[in-house]
Amino acid sequence: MTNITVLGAGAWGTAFGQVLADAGNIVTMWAIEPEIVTDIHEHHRNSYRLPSVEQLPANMDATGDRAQAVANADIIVVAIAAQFARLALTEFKDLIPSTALVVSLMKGIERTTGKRMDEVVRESLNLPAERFVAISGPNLSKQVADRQPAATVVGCADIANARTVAKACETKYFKPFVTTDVIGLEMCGSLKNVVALAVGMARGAGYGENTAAMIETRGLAELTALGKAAGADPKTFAGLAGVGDLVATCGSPLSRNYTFGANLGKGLSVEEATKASNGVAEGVPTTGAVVALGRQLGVPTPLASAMSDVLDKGISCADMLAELFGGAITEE
Ligand SMILES: NC(=O)C1=CN([C@@H]2O[C@H](COP(=O)(O)OP(=O)(O)OC[C@H]3O[C@@H](n4cnc5c(N)ncnc54)[C@H](O)[C@@H]3O)[C@@H](O)[C@H]2O)C=CC1
Ligand SMILES: O=C(CO)COP(=O)(O)O
Repeated sequence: MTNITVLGAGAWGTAFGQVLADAGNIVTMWAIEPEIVTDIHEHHRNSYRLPSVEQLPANMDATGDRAQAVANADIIVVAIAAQFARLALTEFKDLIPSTALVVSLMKGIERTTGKRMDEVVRESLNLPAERFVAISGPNLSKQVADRQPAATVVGCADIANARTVAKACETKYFKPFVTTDVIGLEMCGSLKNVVALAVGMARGAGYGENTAAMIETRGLAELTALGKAAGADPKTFAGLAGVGDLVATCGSPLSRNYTFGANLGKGLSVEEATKASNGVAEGVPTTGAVVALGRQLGVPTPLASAMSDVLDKGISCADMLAELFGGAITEE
C-alpha cells in the first residue's frame, strides 16, 4: 500500500488525487484553504475547484495540517500555482520524509528567477535530482476527472523512480509513459501555456484554423529551440508532453490559458481576463520569464515576445500577429 500526499487541492491536484486513489493508493490531500479541506474530508467533494466530481473515492482524505499531511508519505505530489510553489514548499522543508519521492505537476517558470519547477522544488526542499519527478502531458483536469482515457509522461533522472511513480498513477483510463528528460517535460509544460494564450487570443478575435495552426506550429518550433538550448532531448517535444499537450491545450475551452487568451481576443483587459479566469493561467506570469530565458540562452522568442507585449503593453491581437510576421524571411 503506497501512501501518497498531494499538496494543493486545485482542479488538477484533486483530479490527479482521484487517479492515484483509483490506482489503489491511500491519498491525503493538503490544501491551504480550510473550506476545501473540510469539503474533501467531510463530504468527499471539492465543490470549489472540481465541482464536476460528485463523489471522490473513499481512499482519499484531506488535512490542513502540514506535518500530519506528509509524515507517512512515500510519494509527495506538488500541485500548487507555480509562482507560489517556493513559498509553499519552504514550509514543508523540514517535514518531508528523507526517502520520499517528490513529484511536480506544475507547468510554469518562476517569474522572479526564471527557474523551472524542477529547480524551484529541488532548491526549496533541498532535494537530490534522483528524488524529483516531473509529470506532464495532455491532461485537462476535468476530462481526467471524468475518467476519459488519457496519457501522460513521468520523468526522473533515475528511471527506476520514474517507473515507481508511473506505476502508482496507472489506471484503466490513465496511461503513464516514462523518460529521464525532466528538463524537456518542464519546458514543454510551461511553454505550451504561452502558445495557448496566443492561440486563444487569435480564436477570440475571430481568426480561424490557419492562424491557430500557424501559431501552434511556430510555437512548437520556439519551444523546441529553447528546450534544446536548456538541455532537453528534442524527442520530448514531438511526444505527449510537447505536441500532445499543445493540441489539447490550444484546442480546448477547458484550458484556462486558452480561455484567458480568448477573453483578451474578445477585448477584455488583462485585469478583466484575470478576474474571469477559473483557476490559475500559468502562461501569464510565465510569458515574461520565457522572454528572459530566451535572451539568457541566446534563442529568439518571437511568439513569447509578442505575447509579452500583449500582457504588458496591451497591444491588440492584430498587432501581436503583425509582430510575429515582422522578422526577416528565414528557412522554416
Ligand atoms: N488543470 C489542469 O488541467 C492542469 C494543470 N496543471 C498544472 O498544475 C498546477 C496546478 O493547477 P490547478 O490545480 O489546475 O490550479 P488551480 O488554480 O485550480 O489551483 C491552484 C492551487 O494552488 C494553490 N496555491 C496557490 N497559492 C498557494 C500558496 N501560497 N500556498 C499553498 N497553496 C497555494 C491553491 O490553493 C490551489 O490549490 C498548475 O501549475 C497547472 O499548470 C497541469 C496539468 C493539467
Ligand atoms: O495543462 C493543461 C492540460 O494539459 C491544462 O491547461 P490550463 O492550465 O491552461 O487549464
